[in-house]
Amino acid sequence: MTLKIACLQLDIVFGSPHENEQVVEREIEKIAKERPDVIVLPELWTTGYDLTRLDEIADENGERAKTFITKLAKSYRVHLVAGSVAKKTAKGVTNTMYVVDRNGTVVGEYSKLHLFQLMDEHLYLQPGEDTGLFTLENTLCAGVICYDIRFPEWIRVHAVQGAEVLFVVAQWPLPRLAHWRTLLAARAIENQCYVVACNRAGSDPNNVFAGHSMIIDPWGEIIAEASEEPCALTAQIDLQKVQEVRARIPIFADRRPEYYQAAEKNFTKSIDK
Ligand SMILES: NC(=O)CCC(=O)C(=O)O
Repeated sequence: MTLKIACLQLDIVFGSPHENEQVVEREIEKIAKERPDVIVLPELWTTGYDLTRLDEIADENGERAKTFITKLAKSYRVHLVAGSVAKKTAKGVTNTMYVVDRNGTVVGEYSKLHLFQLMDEHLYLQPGEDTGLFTLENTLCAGVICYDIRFPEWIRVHAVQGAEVLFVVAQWPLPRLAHWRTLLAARAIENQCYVVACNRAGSDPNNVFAGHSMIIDPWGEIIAEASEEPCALTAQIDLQKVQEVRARIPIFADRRPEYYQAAEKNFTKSIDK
């Protein structure tokens, strides 16, 4: 099976959900003419990193975002991996991804597990608690958010469950572009899965962002890569390739998780002494 993917590498208006919704609506309408199966948005696409105003601009239980993306998914008959939004909950604000299928059903919700201190997330956000697994077109997929890609053990949890496509939504700054490219390729190679990574373009008062959204195949080949400018990055992915790579080098059968756990425990004990 093949899927046509489009990553909307947008510039995001700082702290303005209404203006960002207008941009997203316009860009989805444009790209929908190319009949993609899946459209991907960046991290915190409604508010940007306007964390000090979250009280005012965060989305109450994500209802506004869910209503908005559900309507678009149904109108254009497209699956939406709808980046993430600041979701206001009783426990605080989370950085939450929603996935909606082309019938308008919310099929996935994931809140960023690892909070990025360098951008003050730990001061304003609460971490999630669940995995990012969801199914689209009978294919198990995983969604993670930006800094999460620095935690291979977290991505591995999803791959071991059988995820074949890893969606990464991000606001990754330009000074660490080399890390972004290397980490994404590594996550694709070690998990033998497609990586579809949608970053933002442009800048906010504190950061210039890298763009360079990427689509990488399970062998680690870059199928498509954007520049730093706002754009729609599209590519077709062939899921058969996941099975081919996994059959050629059967890393999931060759893993020895019992040894990793034992070694980690023993190491912890030895440093406790
Ligand atoms: N928004 C983020 O999580 C940024 C992560 C990042 O920049 C990094 O270097 O990691």
